[in-house]
Amino acid sequence: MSIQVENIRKSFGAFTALHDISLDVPTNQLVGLLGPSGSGKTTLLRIIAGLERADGGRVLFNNEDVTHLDARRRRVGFVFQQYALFRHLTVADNIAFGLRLLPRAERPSRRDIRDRVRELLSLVQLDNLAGRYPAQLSGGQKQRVALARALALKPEVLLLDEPFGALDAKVRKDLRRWLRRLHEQISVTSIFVTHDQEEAMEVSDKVVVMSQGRVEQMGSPLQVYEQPASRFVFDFLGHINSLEGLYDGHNWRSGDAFLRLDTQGACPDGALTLYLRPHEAELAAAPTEAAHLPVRVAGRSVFGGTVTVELEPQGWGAEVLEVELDRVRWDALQPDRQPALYLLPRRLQTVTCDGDLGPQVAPA
Ligand SMILES: Nc1ncnc2c1ncn2[C@@H]1O[C@H](COP(=O)(O)OP(=O)(O)OP(=O)(O)O)[C@@H](O)[C@H]1O
Repeated sequence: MSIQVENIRKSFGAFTALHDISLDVPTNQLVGLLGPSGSGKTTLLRIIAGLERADGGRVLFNNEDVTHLDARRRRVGFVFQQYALFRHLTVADNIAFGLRLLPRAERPSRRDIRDRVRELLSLVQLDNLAGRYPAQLSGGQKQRVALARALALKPEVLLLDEPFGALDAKVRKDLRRWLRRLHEQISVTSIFVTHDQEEAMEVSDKVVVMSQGRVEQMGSPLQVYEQPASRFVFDFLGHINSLEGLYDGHNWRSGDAFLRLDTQGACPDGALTLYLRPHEAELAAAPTEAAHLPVRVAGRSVFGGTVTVELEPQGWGAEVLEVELDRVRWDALQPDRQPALYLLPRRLQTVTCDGDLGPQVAPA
């Protein structure tokens, strides 16, 4: 089932929560709605579900207009952050609940319901817990029950609102991998809301980045990360170091530091900000002809094969910079024995004085 959202608008009193949102979700894709708190993700999801009315625009399922169709008749499965399981029902009865409520003509036989519940329990890997009550489950298990319950009526559209929001980091990580695999096993078109960049990037086929009720960019996780459409998208997807300086057409300078950059005429002379992602730099014992950025190590933390290093610029810049270095290369550099260290960016994103993104550049 494909989903099209066309020019959806929604206001709450004088406040516009959604400005003219359009997006296409192809059949069986898993799309992540990503954005900061208040950007309109939940409102959009609720409009797609039919739980909220839009002020304008249309929602189409398989090219059929469902804008005015009641939520129950849209046949969507819904999973919220809060599990909302029935406390007095066992896991199996929670999953069977929607099937048992169907009108007699549509309701499967008791045996078929039992088989369907068994099938769903196996899908969400909870075969052994059918007889437990929600209070006897962990948060991650409860959320898998909620998902099984949402899938019981074989929806073609699954909408998930921060489904792993209330869980701790490790469980979240396991569950999102599990959701990705599950999505490959079943035929369903899913939209899930998250404000967690890593989650959206890891799980989604496509990411929709939202800000202040608008879509900033829609694309594959790699596209939005590598080719951000706006400064907001660049800022929002992961940590950045911001280097402020002046550009003269050849060199970017800040105090004692410089970078030789060819912006191919795209950046005028004057103030030029450079964004540097933590993983797009090296540290060296000597500067190069194209990069002279003296730094001092102010802190470090080792996690697996990566060392995250805090660097204080020496004689330029004010802010502490954060870079992520390969641990083997870091050890080989023997940073504590070096009289001076230099940052060598591999790739930088230019931000022009009017705040737009310019070209990506490398010192050369
Ligand atoms: N029923 C309502 N009445 C008034 N304002 C509302 C209502 N629902 C949402 N809003 C406002 O609309 C904006 C978008 O809210 P929404 O819940 O869609 O954002 P969100 O991106 O899902 O945020 P979060 O990640 O915090 O859940 C917010 O400013 C919110 O305060």
